[in-house]
Amino acid sequence: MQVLTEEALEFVAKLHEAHAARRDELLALRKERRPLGFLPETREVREGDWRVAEAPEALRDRRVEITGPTERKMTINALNSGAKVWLADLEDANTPHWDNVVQGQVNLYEAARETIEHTSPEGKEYKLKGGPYPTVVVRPRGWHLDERNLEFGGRKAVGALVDFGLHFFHNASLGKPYYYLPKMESYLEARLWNDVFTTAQKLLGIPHGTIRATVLIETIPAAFQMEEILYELRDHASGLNAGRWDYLFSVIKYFRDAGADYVLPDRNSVTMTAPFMRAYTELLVKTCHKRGAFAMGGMAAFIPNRRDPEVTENALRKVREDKTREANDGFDGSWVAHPDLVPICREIFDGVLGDRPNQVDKQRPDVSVTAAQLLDFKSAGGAATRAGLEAAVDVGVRYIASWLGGNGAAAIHNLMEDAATAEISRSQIWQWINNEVVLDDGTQVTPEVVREVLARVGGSLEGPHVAAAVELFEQVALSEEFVDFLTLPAYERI
Ligand SMILES: CC(=O)SCCNC(=O)CCNC(=O)[C@H](O)C(C)(C)COP(=O)(O)OP(=O)(O)OC[C@H]1O[C@@H](n2cnc3c(N)ncnc32)[C@H](O)[C@@H]1OP(=O)(O)O
Ligand SMILES: O=CC(=O)O
Ligand SMILES: [Mg+2]
Repeated sequence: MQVLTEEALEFVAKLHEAHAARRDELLALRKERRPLGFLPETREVREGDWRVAEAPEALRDRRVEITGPTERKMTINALNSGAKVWLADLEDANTPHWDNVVQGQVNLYEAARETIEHTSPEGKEYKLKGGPYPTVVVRPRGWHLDERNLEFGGRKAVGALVDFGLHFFHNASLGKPYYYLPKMESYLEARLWNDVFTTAQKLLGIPHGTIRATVLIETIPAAFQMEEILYELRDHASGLNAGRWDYLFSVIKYFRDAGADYVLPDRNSVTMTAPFMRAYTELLVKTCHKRGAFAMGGMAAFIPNRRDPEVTENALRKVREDKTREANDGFDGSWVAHPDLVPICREIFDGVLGDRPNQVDKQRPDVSVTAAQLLDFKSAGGAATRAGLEAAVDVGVRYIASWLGGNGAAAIHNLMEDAATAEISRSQIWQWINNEVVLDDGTQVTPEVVREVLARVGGSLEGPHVAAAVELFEQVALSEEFVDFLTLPAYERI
């Protein structure tokens, strides 16, 4: 199968011609880091009476969504997983090696036509085992990443437009062009996606509104613009998702140099029950249901291990807790990272939904979230500890090594790690250093302290990418100027 056909590239070129310049302007706006709050200029949107387009049949029941990269074997495993939706990930869980980008599109093409098969190097045969299969929802790269292997109009391609454009061009005629949109920071970025969708549908003669998009609310500025984001995309929107890991990263990034009140403690001590995280998820459910959109839960990072029952039992317990809270809060479904977690998520949402496909009718008039609650990071409690620092370095280096090797998602110490979780590890260290945080053992976090841990971690690991991962980690955790995304310098090395 050829995905880089002349016609497909011409289509992606047209998307660039119409929209790439605006993408550059919007990225530049991000740099301003304006004071956060609900926007006065969009009050009418928040107070207006409107709803998003009705969900198509294939997206009405999303009680369990499995996420994962578009690698061939995992594509088949995801389709066979019994989930209602597969989030086919070209983003947090994917290293955008050109091979992954192109082969991922081939796998998606064959997945859409239910023809995909695979034989592993060990000779194991993978086949689709008979439907119904999950609805495929593709997550293109965020606006920030370029795709240097293609050029349009004398400029590097925009990763998001390449991922979306190739997928849409090859698969839209099958009737289910559905997407997850990551890492947006404003309703203007949502407007740009809406414009891209409008152009794409026009170019291929596909009816306006055929595309459906679920937007990840995973940056702190976007938390103040949930209504506006849905409004911009209302002809194409089917929901919002609470992307907790990037959300935490964004909180750290936005307030990285704002002083002690904004410093987050160890990553693992900030849970979804921290009051500022509850404010965010409660507001998300309320907003979605008010507008007829789906509220989708996020990723509990605990991963089962088929060779270790104790690890599996712990993962199932943690995931049960997480999904139970989400289902009771009104979420319409949620994410799992592994096929063995599909049954538990389904069971919990079955218990709350009963015969209904979703609970979009559940309104939350009891919820009223203020800007102060969203920004009350002190409410997280918890401490910055020596163990937390060591874990952040260890996980960060291991993950970056995996990413450089082409695996954008990895199980590390029984947790799912991806670009979002690794961003927390390195940005947390940057924040601790720049706010002179003192750990529980009395050590102040300085570049020297971190370098000492980094040398120890690097020395204890083996593998072709460890040295580069150590260098990169140092760059993204210790540089004077904060690096916006670790994947930007990492991309230079692949
Ligand atoms: C913050 C966010 O954005 S979350 C969303 C992005 N992150 C992700 O999507 C991560 C998704 N999960 C994964 O990639 C994987 O589960 C990992 C890397 C965490 C662990 O993978 P592994 O180490 O292969 O796990 P494990 O060995 O237990 O896998 C058992 C089987 O399940 C398959 N499997 C595991 N996870 C998945 C998945 N998410 N999708 C499809 N198949 C999967 C494996 O391919 C393997 O198949 P096999 O028996 O045919 O060889
Ligand atoms: O993409 C999801 C997240 O939690 O980040
Ligand atoms: Mg994310």
